[in-house]
Amino acid sequence: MNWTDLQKTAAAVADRPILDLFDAERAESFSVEAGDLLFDYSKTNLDAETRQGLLDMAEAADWTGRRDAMFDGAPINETEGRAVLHTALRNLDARPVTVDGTDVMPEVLGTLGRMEGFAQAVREGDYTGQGGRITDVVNIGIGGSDLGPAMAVQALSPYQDGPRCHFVSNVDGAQIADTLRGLDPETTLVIVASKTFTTIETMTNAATAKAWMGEQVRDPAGQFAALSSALDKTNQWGIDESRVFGFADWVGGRYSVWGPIGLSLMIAVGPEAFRAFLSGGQAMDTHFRSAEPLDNMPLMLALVGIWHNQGCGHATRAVLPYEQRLARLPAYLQQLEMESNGKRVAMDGQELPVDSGPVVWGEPGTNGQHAFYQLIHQGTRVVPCEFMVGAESHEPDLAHQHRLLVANALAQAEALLRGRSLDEARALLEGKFEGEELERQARHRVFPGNRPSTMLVYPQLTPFVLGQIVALYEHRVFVEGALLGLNSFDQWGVELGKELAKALEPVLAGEVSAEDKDASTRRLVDHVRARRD
Ligand SMILES: O=P(O)(O)OC[C@H]1O[C@](O)(CO)[C@@H](O)[C@@H]1O
Repeated sequence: MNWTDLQKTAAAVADRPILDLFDAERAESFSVEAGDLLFDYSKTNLDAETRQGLLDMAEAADWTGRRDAMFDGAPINETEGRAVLHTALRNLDARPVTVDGTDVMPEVLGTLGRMEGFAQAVREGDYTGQGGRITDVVNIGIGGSDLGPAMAVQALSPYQDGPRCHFVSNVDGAQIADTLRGLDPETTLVIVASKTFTTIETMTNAATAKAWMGEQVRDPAGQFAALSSALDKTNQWGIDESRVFGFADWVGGRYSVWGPIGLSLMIAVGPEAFRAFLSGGQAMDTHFRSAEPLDNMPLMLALVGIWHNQGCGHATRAVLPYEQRLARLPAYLQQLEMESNGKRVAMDGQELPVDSGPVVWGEPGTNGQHAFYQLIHQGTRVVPCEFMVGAESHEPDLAHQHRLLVANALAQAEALLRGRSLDEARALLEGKFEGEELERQARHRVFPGNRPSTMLVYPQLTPFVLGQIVALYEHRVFVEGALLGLNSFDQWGVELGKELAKALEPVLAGEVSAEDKDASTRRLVDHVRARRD
């Protein structure tokens, strides 16, 4: 099968009722188990033949060869000439991983050990601020240096027994002002998280935090830690080497929560829970490397994604965790998926013959149900939904609420599948309306149904399970990128805006003329300046 065949197949079966595909086996044969996760994709319009076609496409794209090259440290990030080895950060067995002839594992595990030492010192009060024990940690970073730890700290809040963690990412001074207000600089640790240590948002916020701390603390740099691969720059910042945790350039920003960038998470939940998170990721790596294609969860998740986006033409994908603590997961996955696969040029420099990765968005259920599910059920566009839900919560006393939550997740998927026909809608309204009015009213209550969704079920949101889920999605992105022939590990598309913002700042300050700007930008600059000056 090629892209054209895939699209033709999708068009031919678009109106086929998914419900008709269910035979005695489908619920089982269109699902995959990995460890204690279950991924059910039976409520999609995929049949065995098309699935086989997709598997053939994946084989033709040499997904296994590319996967092995990644794990083996080959420079698969070709546009930046780098290996892609975030998996080494969770390689707790220390299986040798070589980059340019050197095993990177001793250094990776050495850094993990140093992080653990520091995290414990903070948690146990051996490392203190000027005012004593650290009560609050402020992680300053953006993109991958923020979303991973921010998402995971919230996800694992039942395990949090360390200091409170706060996350500042936006260059908008409102965020840092709101965060620092109410914190005691004498008992606050600031972590500056930036792979490059040049990102303007992070360095600006870090300077603001340092000034805030300097108003009260004699040695503000003494209450700073740095997470970066630019050790020369952290040095210039005056942060003592004992609180600097480095990582190599083969850890991409959006894949970096497993290493030093996860320090705030480790301080929050402790080294043991952090290791459990790593083990979850490692378990998914082992599964990804060894499971047969049909049993391979990241592969099947990716193929369902390709089917919906490049095959059926559904441009967006909703991620709908029925787990309030995964509220930041959609944002995390937005970066992971859209920064990785939102590219129109393939590795060979040619334009893609099909669409790039989808727009990813979402909110936790049940909140989303009362906001945008209207469109998902009755809008004119089809939005494939990825539901996720835990069998168990962390609130045993509120088991009835959890049952309601799970019932809602399953009900939404069922509603999308079944819909409600005009006859059913009419029957509901009989006696209330009649004739023309009955017809009109009934039409508003029709649900077309036949809308695809998948369900990921996990036992409980533990550190291990979270690690599995995050690694599952990383590998899904990898496989989708491999099929599209993309480099999923660069992000040139973020550069132009950064350059222009740098040039516009002095224009807004009135130091440089706006004359070389387009008319719209010139007018907006004038408008803002007139209202500000
Ligand atoms: O960790 P850094 O170097 O500050 O970069 C932050 C983020 O900026 C990006 O480079 C995009 O601008 C992301 O890929 C990255 O996660």
